[in-house]
Amino acid sequence: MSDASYRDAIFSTPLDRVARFSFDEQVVACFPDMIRRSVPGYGQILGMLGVIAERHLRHGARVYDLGCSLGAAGLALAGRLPPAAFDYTGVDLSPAMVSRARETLDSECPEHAISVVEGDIRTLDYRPAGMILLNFTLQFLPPADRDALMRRLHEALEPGGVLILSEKIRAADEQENAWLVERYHDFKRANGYSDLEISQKRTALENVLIPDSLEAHHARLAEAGFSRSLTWFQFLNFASLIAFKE
Ligand SMILES: C[S@@+](CC[C@H](N)C(=O)[O-])C[C@H]1O[C@@H](n2cnc3c(N)ncnc32)[C@H](O)[C@@H]1O
Ligand SMILES: O=C(O)C(=O)C[C@]1(C(=O)O)C=C[C@@H](O)C=C1
Repeated sequence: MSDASYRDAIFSTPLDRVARFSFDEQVVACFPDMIRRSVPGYGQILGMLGVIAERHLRHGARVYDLGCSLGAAGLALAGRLPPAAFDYTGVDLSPAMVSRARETLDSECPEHAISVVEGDIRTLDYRPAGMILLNFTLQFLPPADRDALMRRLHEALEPGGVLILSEKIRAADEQENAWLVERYHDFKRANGYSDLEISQKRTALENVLIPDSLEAHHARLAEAGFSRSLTWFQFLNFASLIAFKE
């Protein structure tokens, strides 16, 4: 991964006008650094995917990674599971992400069955899958599109299949939410981001990344048909849920 070491400095100088955040070439070039310094628990969540797959994934089943970015989840799974254990399909809307993901996965795990598709996860023609990953992707869809997607994913899962949903969350209680957001900004400062970077990124993400509450996520999963869901990880205002299809 030749460019993976670029440090995220996108919002480090004052911008006349902060544009809406998008997954363009500039973001792709520093994405591994950006996500590692911006998402509390990102590495821990990735590290558990293989462990969860070992318990829940039928041998040889398909894994969809929706909004796969650079394919970090595919790499994590391939690092733990043998090639015959799963068939990975990453999907992303950003052409820059897709081409870098293909390069990385082809060179890092040539033995595994891996493909990366450029497409919109809202309209993709899903094939049956044993595991579906949505790591920090649902939050970027317009809220009105989220229920229908979740119903389609429930339909695509095989009986016994699982969905992993990792998201930035909003606490239902205003005071609790304010505390979590303030400590999240402290977390970013501790990871080397300046106040200017934190505030310009916040502006860029406004109305682009729209977080739901944990309660709303669990209610949506139930409504989509999942018999059970639980929050298995939380670190400040970031969480990961698992939902089970009977
Ligand atoms: C925060 S990143 C996901 C990080 C990634 N899952 C990981 O673990 O490294 C969100 C990704 O979702 C993609 N995305 C957003 N909306 C999408 C859509 N409708 N269809 C497919 N991909 C989408 C973006 O291009 C971006 O790469
Ligand atoms: O920087 C933030 O405020 C974030 O919410 C982090 C976050 C995310 O959660 O998806 C936002 C954009 C980038 O894709 C990477 C991480």
